Amino acid sequence: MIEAEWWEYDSVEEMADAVAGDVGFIIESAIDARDASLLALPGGNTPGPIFKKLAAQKLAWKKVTIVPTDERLVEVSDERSNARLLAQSFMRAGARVIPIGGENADVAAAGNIADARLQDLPWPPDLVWLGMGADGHTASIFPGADMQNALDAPKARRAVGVTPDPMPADMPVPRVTLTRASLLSARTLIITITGADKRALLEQAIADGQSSKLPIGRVLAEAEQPIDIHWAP
Ligand SMILES: O=C1O[C@H](COP(=O)(O)O)[C@@H](O)[C@H](O)[C@H]1O
Repeated sequence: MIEAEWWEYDSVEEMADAVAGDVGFIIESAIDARDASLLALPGGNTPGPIFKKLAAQKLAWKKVTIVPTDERLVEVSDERSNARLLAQSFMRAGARVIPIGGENADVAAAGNIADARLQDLPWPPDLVWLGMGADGHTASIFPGADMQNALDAPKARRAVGVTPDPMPADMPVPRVTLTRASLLSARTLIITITGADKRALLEQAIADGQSSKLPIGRVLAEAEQPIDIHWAP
């Protein structure tokens, strides 16, 4: 049974203030407890304003390591790269950003490389922060043939390669993604979404649980930790 708490805001700005505050607290607590903090953060458009407010906080950023929850198989310098957004947002503050993608024609090999890079990090992440696309994908777990690979990967596996099917029209590139098991290994799990349509979709996916056809529903159905869902119109 998913234990989800919804946090509703009047505006994206208000959501950004609240989520940046929460994530800042998670980072500080992790550094107090373990002298380091590991975060897995999403790409897309929703987190941008939150990243700005978070990066402006005075934290021991040199002790913070950030990985993307997922990545497109493009160079890190490409504007479609999630690692690029993370680097632009947090490297000036002093955080270490570890890319998990890069241009690679072989999707399975790219998944192995991403997995190996994540295996080198002290696991689990203090935070996995998820977004959700309008089609119900989360991280880069998309509806389609590869969905089950990302959902069923063994616990020890941290990332896999995926070819979304159908490819999203705006960015038709293969990807790598953290597996369901690695996403759900997080000490804390949050979701940020905007808009009435995504809210209705997520509510339905949660209600459907294991029988959901949407990746977000299938991922959350196995979460053992409580999930904070932040929503703004
Ligand atoms: O493709 C992606 O999209 C999702 C959702 O992005 P949003 O712009 O609709 O918030 C994102 O969470 C994921 O990391 C990204 O690669």
